[in-house]
Amino acid sequence: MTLEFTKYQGLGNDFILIDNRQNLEPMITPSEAEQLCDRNFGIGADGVIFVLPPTETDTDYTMRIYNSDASEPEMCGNGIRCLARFLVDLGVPTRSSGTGTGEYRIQTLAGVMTLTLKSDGQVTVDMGLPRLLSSEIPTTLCPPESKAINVPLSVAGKTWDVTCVSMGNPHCITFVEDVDAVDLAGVGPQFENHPAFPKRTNTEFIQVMGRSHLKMRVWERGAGATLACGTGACATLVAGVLTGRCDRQATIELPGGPLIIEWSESDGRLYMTGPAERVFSGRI
Ligand SMILES: N[C@H](CCC[C@H](N)C(=O)O)C(=O)O
Repeated sequence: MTLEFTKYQGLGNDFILIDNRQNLEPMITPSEAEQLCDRNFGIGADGVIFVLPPTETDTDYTMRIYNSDASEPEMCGNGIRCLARFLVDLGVPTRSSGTGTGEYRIQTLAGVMTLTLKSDGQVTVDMGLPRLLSSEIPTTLCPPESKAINVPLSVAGKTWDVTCVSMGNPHCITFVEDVDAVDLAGVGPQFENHPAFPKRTNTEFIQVMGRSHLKMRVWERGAGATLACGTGACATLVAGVLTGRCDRQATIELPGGPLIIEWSESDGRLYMTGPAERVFSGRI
C-alpha cells in the first residue's frame, strides 16, 4: 500500500501527518506507525497523527495519535498545532472566530479542542481544564480523591518532590536547581515506568528562571526525550502555580523553543500558543 504523508514540527517535536478523512479507523497499525517513526529505517518522527472524520457534534474532525513506541496517548499539544497547519494546507476552510482569525474544533481522546490560527502564523489552542485528582492522573502516590502536589517520589536512588497534573495525558513535574544537569536518559525511563503511574507518565524537569519564565526538559511517555511537549508545558504551568513558583501566564523555554502558556483566571482553562511548520511531503 502506498501511503501519502506530510511531516510537520512544533518546536522540533515532529510528526507524520496522515489525511485519514475517508476512514473512521487509522489506515495504519500502531506497529506500522512505530516503524515509520524510526529515524534510521523509517521517515523519522516522535509520532504519527491522523485526521479522521468527525464523530462528535459541532466538531470539524477527530485527531488520533500514535507515539513512536506504538502506544496511543490521549492528546498532543504540539501535534494538534501541526494538525491545524495541515488542515490549512489541505484547503479546509476555518470557522470564523469573529476575531478576524480562523478556528477549527477538533475532537480528541482528551476532549474537544478549539484551535485558533493567529495572523502571525502561530496557533493558540484551548487545551481545556487540568485534572488534578490522583485518580485522574492516574497515580497511586496519594489517595484517589486527593491531589499529588509536592509529594516525595524515589527514583534512581534520589527523592524528588513531584506534582502530578493531567491534560488528558499524565504528567509528573519536578523542580530542580539546574535542569541541564539532569541525566534525562538515565532517570527519564525510571519515572516513565514507575509503578506509581499505572498508565506510565510524561516527566518534566523544571528550572524556575522567573515568575513568568520556566526552563523545561522533558522525557515523554512513549517517545523519550523530545525537544518540546505542549501538554507538558501546560501541566508545568499548573504545577508552578499550585506550588507558588510562577504566575498564571509564563513563557516555557524548551530545547526546541518557547511556548506561551496561560492558565485562565476566568474559565480555569489552559491556553497554549506556539508555532507549527510543514517540513516535507512524501509517499512511502
Ligand atoms: N508522549 C505523550 C503524547 C505526546 C505529547 C506531547 N508531544 C505534546 O506535545 O503534548 C503521551 O504519551 O502522553
